[in-house]
Amino acid sequence: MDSDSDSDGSHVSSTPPRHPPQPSPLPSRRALLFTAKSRTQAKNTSITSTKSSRPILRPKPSTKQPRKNPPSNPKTLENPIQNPQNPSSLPFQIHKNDTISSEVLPNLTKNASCSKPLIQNPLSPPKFSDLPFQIHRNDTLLSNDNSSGEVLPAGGLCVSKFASFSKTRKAILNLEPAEADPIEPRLAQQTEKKEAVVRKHPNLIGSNVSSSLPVKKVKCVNEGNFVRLNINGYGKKFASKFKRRNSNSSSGKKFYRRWKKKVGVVGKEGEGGNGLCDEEGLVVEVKGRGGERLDFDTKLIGDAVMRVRNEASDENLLRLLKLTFGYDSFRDGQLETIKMVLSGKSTMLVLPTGAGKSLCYQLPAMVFQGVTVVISPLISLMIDQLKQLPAAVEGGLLCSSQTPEEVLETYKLLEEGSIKVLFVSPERFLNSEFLSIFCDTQISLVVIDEAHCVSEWSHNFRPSYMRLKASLLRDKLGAQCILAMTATATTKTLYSVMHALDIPSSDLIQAVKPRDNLQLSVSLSENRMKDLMTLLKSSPFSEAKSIIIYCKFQFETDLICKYLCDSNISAKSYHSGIFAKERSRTQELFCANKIRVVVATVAFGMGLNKKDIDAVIHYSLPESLEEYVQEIGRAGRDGRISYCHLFFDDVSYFKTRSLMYSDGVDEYVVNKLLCQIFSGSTNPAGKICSLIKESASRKFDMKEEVILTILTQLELGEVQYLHLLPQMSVTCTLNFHQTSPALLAMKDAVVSAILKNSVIKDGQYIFDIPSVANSTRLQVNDLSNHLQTLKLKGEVTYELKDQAYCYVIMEVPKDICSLATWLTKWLSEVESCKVRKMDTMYDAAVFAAEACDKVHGCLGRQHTPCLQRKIAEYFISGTEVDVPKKIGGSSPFLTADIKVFLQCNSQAKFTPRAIARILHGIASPAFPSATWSRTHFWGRYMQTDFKAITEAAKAELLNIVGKDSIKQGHSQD
Ligand SMILES: Nc1ncnc2c1ncn2[C@@H]1O[C@H](COP(=O)(O)OP(=O)(O)OP(=O)(O)O)[C@@H](O)[C@H]1O
Repeated sequence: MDSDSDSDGSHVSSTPPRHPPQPSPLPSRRALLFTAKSRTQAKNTSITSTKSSRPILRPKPSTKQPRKNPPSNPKTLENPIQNPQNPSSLPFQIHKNDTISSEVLPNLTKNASCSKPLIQNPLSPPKFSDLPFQIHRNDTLLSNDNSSGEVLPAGGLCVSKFASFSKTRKAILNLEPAEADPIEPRLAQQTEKKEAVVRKHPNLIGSNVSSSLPVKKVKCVNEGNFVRLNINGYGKKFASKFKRRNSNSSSGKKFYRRWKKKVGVVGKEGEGGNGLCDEEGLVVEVKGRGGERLDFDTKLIGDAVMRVRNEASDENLLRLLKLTFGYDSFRDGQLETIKMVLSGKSTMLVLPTGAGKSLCYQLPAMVFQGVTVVISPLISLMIDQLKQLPAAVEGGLLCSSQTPEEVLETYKLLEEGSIKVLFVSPERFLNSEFLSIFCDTQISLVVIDEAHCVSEWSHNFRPSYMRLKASLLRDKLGAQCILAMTATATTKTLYSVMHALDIPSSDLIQAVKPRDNLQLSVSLSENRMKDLMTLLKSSPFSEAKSIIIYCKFQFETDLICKYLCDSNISAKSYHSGIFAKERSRTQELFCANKIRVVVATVAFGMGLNKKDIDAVIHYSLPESLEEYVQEIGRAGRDGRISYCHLFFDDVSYFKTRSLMYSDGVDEYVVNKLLCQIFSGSTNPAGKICSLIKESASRKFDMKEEVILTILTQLELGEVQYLHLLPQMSVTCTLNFHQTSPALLAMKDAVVSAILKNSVIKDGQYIFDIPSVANSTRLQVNDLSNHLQTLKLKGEVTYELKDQAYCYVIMEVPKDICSLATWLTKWLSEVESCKVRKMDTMYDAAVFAAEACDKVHGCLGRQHTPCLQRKIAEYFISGTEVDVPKKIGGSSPFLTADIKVFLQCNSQAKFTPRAIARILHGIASPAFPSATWSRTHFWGRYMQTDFKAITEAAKAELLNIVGKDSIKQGHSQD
């Protein structure tokens, strides 16, 4: 049975360690100095001295203990007064506006209706400074003013806030009045009639919680849910058809049997009749999340949904939760979020990884009459989320790897109303066909998963997420409510996400405190490989059965993996350079505990819901505290004590820090790019332009992602200069086979346009798709269909290449130069923000390893308290550090080295930024590492400030240009 330590803010000492230490027979002197409190903590900790590798206090290898669940402490949740001295026993807090200071959030309106603190403890009002982590509820936290003494009911719900909820809901959902309780009598009947088997869901909190709901049979089968294994929608097609025939009619039964055979549903064959229906309605037995078979009764669930529609009370929601998910209680933040969403309030939800954010849209999706659209950044993540939907919620997926038939099938199911939750990528919003389907389909809720990607100030900014503005979601999709979810966002990031999505600051629900069951340790390492092997051989890591090792570079993952395999540790590496099939195989093996270690880059982990990962080791310093928190959050999702170790060293820090400069741009290059983008501006409106990704990237020495960011900003900024279209391959090479080209052109206007726009090479006609589309006034899709028809007739064969960004110009900027200045400034701020994030991560590691005074519970290499404090400071107060002293301002040899470098490479054309990148060892599209890492100067100035190098290079280039022009002047004389 799984457990969870998030729910009650429980502490390390209340969570059973994976390998409970035996008391040391001869405690070290240091151990004897512990206070009672620190002793409890230390008991659960593997602690070794920084100086010597000899353990001061280390748990003995475990005498295997059965898994215990951390106490889910409903009392503490309900009444914080019971534990007044322990601020962390406070319930979950809802973050109200004021938590974000008014300077940071100047535009966000405050919500008067929620001006009272939700969480208060009249005996001992918590002070921010007292708390190990920020309490996230506005006034409670920052003002320390909780004079009203109002105590929250369980779950921290603000009652007043939802007083008028039921009325609002009725108005929104246009529901019939509540019927007499149809569920209670049935439950009683059912309980009498059948053997009452207590429903035990694998994800229940606490082993002793049981549901009063009876279930019919629980046995184990393979993992997964049949509905969602058919990701292309076929399963749902049958499921929905069957649902519509949900009666005792023989055709319905026949259909069900066929469907069952096809998708592998286990019906209730043995229990009277064919088991399709009983008096409660349809009983379908499906595979639960943990692989066990769960029954759900569609009638009971339907009734529970109706009750929530009529009144979204705690009781009704809990009933629906139990029936659908098998859980006995909501976790912190879930109930509040669900209520906000159901009342139609757009909400920003920040909960740690593994805290159960998905449920906050899954449950409302059942209640809403329209579709819930979930926007996710990765296909693999979407598939995982689809698999994790409860059986009673029908899901669908639209992604680029589907065939056109599969996409059409999904559209059809949507139209039929057979999809409740639809997963899409943000790129889908460029597709007008996709947007048009929502003219007839009501969207009740749009969920933005990993919502920090919306903000350029986040660690994971995605240009395609910029499109997800409230205006688009509300005006174009008609979305009634937006739920933005993330596990990691600083106040600045949150502000920009909420601003873009038009979410008022009052509707922020936040708990950034990392889980208490994670033991964080840090060490500065001179020889990381050696230290890693030592760590893996020593307790508690030697007992860990499931470990992720995060590395910065792909080659490191392969190297370490090989090393581990040679040392008889079963391991596999995982990075984006490995084929997708092999990667998913690795993930499967890891989830099935068939391999012990996955050595991975950042590519691994998103959406990974393996609960029993015992340890996460960072072989390299993460790029930000956000990344660190996200990655350690993979460990201990079952609530048991788990171990997270961070290795760092200066060399790898400098190397990673340098990489933060890969996305920067120079103003005059941006200027040139803008000129090219708008070069087609003489075209009449509506003409399609394209920019081939690879060649533009090389020409402007800009990453493709950066070009896309600029294009997206040109579309979504204050003035809409262009309209982006979906990306496509634009160069077509075509061969004619039957009819001669000239003859065919006489009959076919498209062929005629192709001949006019083509270059003939070796008998092949090479043309640009947008040019032909423009001259025929066809849409690109229609042109593609036409070519396809000619191909089917045997007239032509063709090949497409050159992926390009396609767009239509809406308005030509009046002043390209100032637009270039503005864009460059914006991108350089984004770049500086990334560098500061890296510096803050490094600073936290250095502080823990070298400066921590160890008076607050840190011991040896174990630095859970001080790291958690650093994390809280960073996420809440936005504390960032200055440039570390180790980064030198300049160097006496710099100018001389740049001179020599330029002399040695006089054949190449450089920009100051290109020189600075080479000196920092950063590859770029025009200066790939394959060529330039051979130079003697590659990465030589990693420790020197990047801007200082750029300035020195600029001066030297100007010097050369000056000399050249003087030379030219002399020769002209
Ligand atoms: N109320 C609950 N009671 C018990 N288990 C729950 C509850 N809510 C969610 N869970 C379980 O918690 C696990 C993590 O949930 P989920 O994947 O939604 O987390 P998350 O916050 O989205 O994490 P991440 O940020 O890593 O994606 C799931 O296995 C889910 O079944």
